[in-house]
This record gives sequence, C-alpha cells and structure tokens, in this order.
Amino acid sequence: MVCIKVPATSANVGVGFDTLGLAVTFYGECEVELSDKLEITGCPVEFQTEDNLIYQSYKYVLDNLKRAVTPIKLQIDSDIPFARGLGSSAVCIVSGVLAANELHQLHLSQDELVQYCTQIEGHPDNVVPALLGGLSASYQMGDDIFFQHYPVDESYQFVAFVPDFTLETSVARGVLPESYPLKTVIANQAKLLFLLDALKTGDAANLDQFLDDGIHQPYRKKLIDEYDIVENIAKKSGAKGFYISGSGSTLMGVYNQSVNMEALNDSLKSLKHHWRALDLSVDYKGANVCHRTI
Ligand SMILES: Nc1ncnc2c1ncn2[C@@H]1O[C@H](COP(=O)(O)OP(=O)(O)OP(=O)(O)O)[C@@H](O)[C@H]1O
Ligand SMILES: N[C@@H](CCO)C(=O)O
Repeated sequence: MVCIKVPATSANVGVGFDTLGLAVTFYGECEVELSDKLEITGCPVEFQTEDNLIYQSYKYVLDNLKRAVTPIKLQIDSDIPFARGLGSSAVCIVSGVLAANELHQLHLSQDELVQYCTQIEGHPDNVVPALLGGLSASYQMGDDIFFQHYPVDESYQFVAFVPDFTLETSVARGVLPESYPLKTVIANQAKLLFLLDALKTGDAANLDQFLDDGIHQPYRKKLIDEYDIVENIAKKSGAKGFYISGSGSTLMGVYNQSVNMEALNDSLKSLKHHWRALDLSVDYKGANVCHRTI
C-alpha cells in the first residue's frame, strides 16, 4: 500500500497572480493500493465514482503511457475544503499522479511529474508547490513549464480565514477584465519583486503595500462577503499583510509574530459566514510518499 501526503497551497500571494504558489502546513492524505475493482472511501459520496479527481489523475498518467489502468482501492483522509482557494484540486491531482508513479513503478522524473500535474490542473501555480513544497513561481510557455523556488523567512506565519461558502475558480476568473491600464501592470510587476524580497528577508514594514494587487483582487473581493470585516479583524490581530488565497473564498493574513488563535476565532464568531482561522506555516517538504505493508 502507498500512503501519499500532499500540502494545501495558497496560489497568487497577492501580486503573483497565476504565478506564485505557497505550500502550507495543512494536508490531504490518502492510502492507495492495487485492487480488482475501484473502491473509494473517505470523501463525499458524489466523489466516490470513476470521476474522482485522484482516480482520474491516476488514470490520466496510465492512459498517456498506454499502460493498463488497474483498479485501485483508495482511502482519502483530507479536511482541506473544496473550492475555497486552498488548492484541494491540486492535492487530488498530485496524489493521483504519484499513485500511478508508485503503484506502477513508472520512475517519472520531477519534470515529468510537474508536466502531468499541470496538464491535468490546467495551470502550474498550485501543483508545483503541492509537489515540491515552499514558495514557488511557475509559468507555462508552450510545452515548457518553468518553476523556481523562493525563500520565505521563518518569522512569517500565515493565518487562513476560511468561510462557509465556496467560490468556483471559473466564477472568480469570469469577473476579471480582459485588459488593464499600463500603470496597473507596472505597479504589480514592481510590487512582485519587492514582495519576494520582503518574504525572503523578513522585513514586513511594507508587506501590506507589496501584497496589494491590482490585477485580480479588486474584482474578486466583491465576490467575498465580509471581506472588509475579516481584513479588519486580521489587521487588528497583528497581520502585516492580507490577500485572497488562490481564487478565494479563503483570505490569508500574513503575520510576523505569534497570534492568539483562540481570541482570533472568537472575534470571527459574530460574522455570518462561520469563518474559521487556521494557523499555518510554510511547508518545505511538498508531497510525501511512503510504502506500507499490510
Ligand atoms: N477529498 C476529495 N475527494 C475527491 N475530490 C476532491 C476532493 N477534494 C477536492 N476534490 C475535487 O477538487 C474540486 C475543487 O477544485 P477547485 O479547483 O474548484 O478548488 P480548489 O482547488 O479547492 O481551490 P483553488 O484552486 O482556488 O486553490 C472538487 O470539485 C473535486 O472535484
Ligand atoms: N491562479 C489561479 C488559482 C486558482 O486555482 C487563479 O487565481 O485563478
């Protein structure tokens, strides 16, 4: 049996729209073994079918390599909420691709794993950090996927504010304009460089400004009810920066001091959307695979 553990990811990180992704210490796990029929447990019934994204990703790799798609027994154990901007789909995709690699001894290289995961997800910004951990920039040019790691100072803590409502990525992309004023683009690219430096050095003095994106956040925040209230709560509790995680609905506070999580969760209780604050840090390991004999 193969056990696979994959971190949740927070894509975009403010000004790194469709480029940056951060692996965080919140995990989806699964146990998978070859079987004589497909059996899936541990996830909502609607995902216990052939359409399950872990199984579909497993099958994608095998189909691509013209290998027989042996059925699997899949036990999922994940609290990462769906369609909430924490990369739940990337966790499934990376798990399925790694399951194929391990159970069928494919010996895929790191680049091949990134290629398969990106082909299935459609973009690399969540799957790269989910596979490799840490903060990464990634970009697909034709068939080539470029990715690069960036350091994050250990003083930074990330608090995910997760509401009870979902926000589909397609809906969150649908509200974006087709073109932008030149000054907006220039501001974003300049801030991205300064953001990477602030994350590397731990200098949070201007973090809030460097995270302040003009490409997606102004349009998407309107889709996230109680955004301003949560931002105020985060800043009052010491957040030095704030951004929409992935395409939302989760919001992320960036701190450089310890946070009283109990008090923070208490201050969210009066809100309509049952927000939960999760205390996270950077995951540096990425996806992890182990073999277990039953
Ligand atoms: N435990 C699970 N079991 C089966 N399928 C899952 C599971 N978790 C997530 N999924 C799949 O992932 C889909 C959600 O992916 P989607 O890209 O909409 O959001 P996300 O990955 O959570 O957020 P984002 O991409 O913005 O970070 C679900 O509709 C489902 O198909
Ligand atoms: N970069 C993507 C992440 C969503 O998975 C977006 O913001 O639309």
